[in-house]
Amino acid sequence: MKKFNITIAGGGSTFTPGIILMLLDYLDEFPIDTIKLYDNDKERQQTIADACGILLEERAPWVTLTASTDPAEAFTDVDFVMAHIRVGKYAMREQDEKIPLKHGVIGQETCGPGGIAYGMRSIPGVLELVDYMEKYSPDAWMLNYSNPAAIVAEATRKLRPDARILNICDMPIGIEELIAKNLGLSSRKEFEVDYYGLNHFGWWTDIRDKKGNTLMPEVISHVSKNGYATDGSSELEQQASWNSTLKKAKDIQALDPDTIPNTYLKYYFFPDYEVANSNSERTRANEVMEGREKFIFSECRAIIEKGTAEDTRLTIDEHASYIVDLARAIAFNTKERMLMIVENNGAIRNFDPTAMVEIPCIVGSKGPEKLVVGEIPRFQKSLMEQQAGVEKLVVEAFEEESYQKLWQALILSRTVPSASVAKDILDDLIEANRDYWPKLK
Ligand SMILES: NC(=O)c1ccc[n+]([C@@H]2O[C@H](COP(=O)([O-])OP(=O)(O)OC[C@H]3O[C@@H](n4cnc5c(N)ncnc54)[C@H](O)[C@@H]3O)[C@@H](O)[C@H]2O)c1
Ligand SMILES: O=P(O)(O)OC[C@H]1O[C@H](O[C@H]2[C@H](O)[C@@H](O)[C@@H](O)O[C@@H]2CO)[C@H](O)[C@@H](O)[C@@H]1O
Ligand SMILES: [Mn+2]
Repeated sequence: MKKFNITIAGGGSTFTPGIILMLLDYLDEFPIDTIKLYDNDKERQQTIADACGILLEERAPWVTLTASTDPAEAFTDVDFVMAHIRVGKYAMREQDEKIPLKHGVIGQETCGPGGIAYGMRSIPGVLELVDYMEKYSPDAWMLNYSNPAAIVAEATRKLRPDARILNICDMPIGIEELIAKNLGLSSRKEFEVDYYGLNHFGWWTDIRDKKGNTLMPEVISHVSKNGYATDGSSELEQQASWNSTLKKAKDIQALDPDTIPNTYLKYYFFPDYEVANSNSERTRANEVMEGREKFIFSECRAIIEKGTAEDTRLTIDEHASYIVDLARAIAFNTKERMLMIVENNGAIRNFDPTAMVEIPCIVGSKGPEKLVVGEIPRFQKSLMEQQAGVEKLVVEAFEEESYQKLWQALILSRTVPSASVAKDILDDLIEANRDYWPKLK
């Protein structure tokens, strides 16, 4: 069987060890020859690389692992690029969250002004990765997690229309695992879903068992009372901020009782509640730096010090399983049904054909084939039109280096109350992002 070569772009990411462990788990079905880590922060990546090198030596010594900051070395002769870069790292995420909060507006990684600021940084970073891949491995596929996925997907659609890049999100599958748990099922793979929306902005319209029987009444009954909470034992529920996000889905669900919502819709429907419950001195970026980042890097350093990964607490999760499933779907034409962020092009009949929507697709060796969604209701359609407008304006602002368009994007976001607040936030974001954004005219 062919052995695949994979580049992980953003090799220093907190998610890299999980993806490597997942690749190891699937070696029989998806053989790997080489994993190449690529990052623009040599030191950060090296810690992950050294630890994963020890882990691979113990568990699959025939797999080669390299780490480089040189694009030619990292992108040559590969089949897949799994991308998860964070341009500006957590320090800039903290700014994205704290600057809007200073103005009484939602401070969030991918939603509202924070997501817009992050988008302006991510666009050039991801386009650069696409260009490296096309130069050094033109037949490869890029499987992209880099956020904000909605804006990144619109940017690659518009600015690299022929690129073999597939944009994905782990939020729906994370929620589906919780739904499966509440239904007493072993995993989300025991059911099939209908879902539509934009990234971090969508709704499930059906969940069926493998025989085609709907499970929606039971799911809706649970979500309308408890949101996506389970018995409290899931890893997400152990984190206070995720726990409250999962529970808040109850209030979002009430707005459209026949569907169940993506959790991040809370930022658009309950911004006053979210701002009131935020701490502008300590946001999610601080929690992640003190939590996930500290944990991953201290585990990696422990592996390096001990010279073994035998007792490591590094684990795989659904985030890693989704990207590996996608690679396998393309490599072996598995025709797996997966939610993907793709150009609408008529799948949602009454919606902008050029918008990047998140919908079920059948994924095979030619990439995703979209399933027809049909007509969507006025409520969702109107919300999505406004939000897709935000995402498109950010990409236009980047392309044209336009202050005006970025201001319009902020004004259009449901999270921002007025044009004057939008302007104040924008001026602060420009100052904070001077090393990353193009100079706006
Ligand atoms: N789509 C999804 O549903 C989903 C889910 C989880 C995480 N993510 C995204 O995955 C990414 C990684 O998250 P993380 O928390 O592990 O972040 P992280 O900061 O730990 O890792 C990101 C890495 O990217 C590197 N990097 C930054 N700019 C780069 C560039 N231009 N070229 C190469 N490398 C670059 C950084 O040095 C860092 O090592 C983020 O974009 C995050 O938002 C997406
Ligand atoms: O605040 P963070 O960095 O913990 O999470 C932000 C990301 O949230 C989503 O990913 C979750 C996912 O929903 C959950 O099931 C589990 O796998 O953890 C993930 C990351 O913590 C979202 O989809 C991402 O786009 C965000 O970056
Ligand atoms: Mn996501």
